Amino acid sequence: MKIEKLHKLFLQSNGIATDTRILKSAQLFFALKGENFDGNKFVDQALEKGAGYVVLDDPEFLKNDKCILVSDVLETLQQLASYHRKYLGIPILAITGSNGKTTSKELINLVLSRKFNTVATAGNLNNHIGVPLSLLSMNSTTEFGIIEMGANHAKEIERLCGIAQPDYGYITNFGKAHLEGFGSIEGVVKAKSELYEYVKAQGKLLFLNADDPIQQNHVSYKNTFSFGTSGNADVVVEYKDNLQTAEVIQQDIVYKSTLTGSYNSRNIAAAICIGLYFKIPAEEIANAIACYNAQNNRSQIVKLGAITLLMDAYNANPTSMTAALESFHKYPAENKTVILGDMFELGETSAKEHQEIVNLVETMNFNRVFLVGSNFNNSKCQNEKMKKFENFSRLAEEVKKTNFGNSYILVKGSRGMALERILDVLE
Ligand SMILES: CC(=O)N[C@H]1[C@@H](OP(=O)(O)OP(=O)(O)OC[C@H]2O[C@@H](n3ccc(=O)[nH]c3=O)[C@H](O)[C@@H]2O)O[C@H](CO)[C@@H](O)[C@@H]1O[C@H](C)C(=O)N[C@@H](C)C(=O)N[C@H](CCC(=O)N[C@@H](CCC[C@@H](N)C(=O)O)C(=O)O)C(=O)O
Ligand SMILES: Nc1ncnc2c1ncn2[C@@H]1O[C@H](COP(=O)(O)OP(=O)(O)OP(=O)(O)O)[C@@H](O)[C@H]1O
Ligand SMILES: C[C@@H](N)C(=O)N[C@H](C)C(=O)O
Repeated sequence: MKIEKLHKLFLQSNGIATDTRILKSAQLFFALKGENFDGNKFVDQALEKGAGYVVLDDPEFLKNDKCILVSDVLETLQQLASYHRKYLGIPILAITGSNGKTTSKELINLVLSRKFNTVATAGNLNNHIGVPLSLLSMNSTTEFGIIEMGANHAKEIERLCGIAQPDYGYITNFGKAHLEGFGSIEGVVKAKSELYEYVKAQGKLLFLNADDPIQQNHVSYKNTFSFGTSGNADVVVEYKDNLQTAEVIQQDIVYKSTLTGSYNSRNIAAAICIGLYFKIPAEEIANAIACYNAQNNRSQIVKLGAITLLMDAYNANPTSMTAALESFHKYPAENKTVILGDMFELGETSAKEHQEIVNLVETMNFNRVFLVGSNFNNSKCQNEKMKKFENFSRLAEEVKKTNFGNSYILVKGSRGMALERILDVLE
């Protein structure tokens, strides 16, 4: 079936479904193959649950004229998304980077929604499946799209750009994340920069963090709009890194937030910059930013009696771990504890990166340091305030025995460590 025809069916449908467990009547079901299941096997179930049409790629499961056989379901989903994006013709801003994509996307969405009817990537749906689904969640009432793009190997961002065709691009930062797939920090820079290369090739606009030396490489491109602490930036900002919650000063206006972690001031500044570019009044931008409440254990402040948790356990890599530690080191509090879990997807550099974090923590004067996971457990530490645990249950035993008093606790680790479990132990 031609993509134009499939698009007509999509417009008449109740949207896209990829999972029969949550499929709604009149949706267009795409039978994707994944790590655990072959979606083709759920064609019957999709039809029974009232799917409008079913897109499949295994002829064995063809049932009736509601089944559309294609050569590759995922590719068809991507082609449909790309066609739909062209059909809508609305401006699209793409956001990538090693850290801060989701937080920046949420802040920018809140700001832009003061002026436009926006649709932004839901949660973290940022890959070869998530980006198409995000584009297909936009409709004729959408005035502005904000698309988060994630990657763990080269050429992924280029491919996602081909699908989303962004008019605007912003890279949050270049950090030591997913080194397993990118090979090195140089690999990260090259891969993330695929977004700026795409936008430049189209003659569209880049938003730049003018303080980032890597992003400065793009300043010779004339179509940019930047923020930064020096007078050369289009939007000049001031950061303070010793506050409980991140804030940014711009032209005498203080943009306050509920976000812990001074690194978030860069994410806030990006949202201010983009809001001002689209001529949203500064007070509206400030209100939008102040309204943002982080979810999902990202830069959240959680109070538990006398304990204040700085819950940043959604994910971790050497760059975000360093940023979180440096920020917490300057955090204005007396009694500070750090609970750190292993960082994943670091490939051959894993042992060295964990050791460097331990070395960094040793230069900081925290009252207690608990390290958990096999990587941290194998690291060498001199300081007796540091305790290492092989796994979460060992850590939990120690946490239960500890009287933290009036303590501030930073909790950070990779998703697979699920360190938010510490809440149940402390309660
Ligand atoms: C394909 C899919 O969407 N799978 C999701 C599904 O997984 P599950 O194990 O249940 O199924 P399978 O994938 O094996 O099944 C194939 C299909 O069969 C459907 N099905 C199954 C059973 C059934 O009874 N009925 C059915 O219809 C099923 O729905 C499948 O369509 O559920 C899981 C739990 O909710 C999801 O986790 C899983 O999602 C996969 C992983 C996915 O890629 N989802 C995207 C929409 C997405 O964007 N996910 C993001 C995470 C993105 C991410 O990790 N980003 C990285 C960088 C990108 C790296 C990239 N190279 C990559 O590898 O992804 C980052 O660092 O940010 C998210 O979920 O948050
Ligand atoms: N600008 C930044 N610089 C360095 N680290 C940051 C920055 N912004 C956020 N972080 C760190 O990254 C963590 C994850 O933030 P966020 O979820 O916004 O990033 P992300 O890039 O979307 O990650 P993921 O794709 O894994 O969700 C934060 O909790 C914080 O520790
Ligand atoms: C959750 C996944 N997208 C991710 O960011 N993984 C890193 C390695 C983590 O779990 O911290």
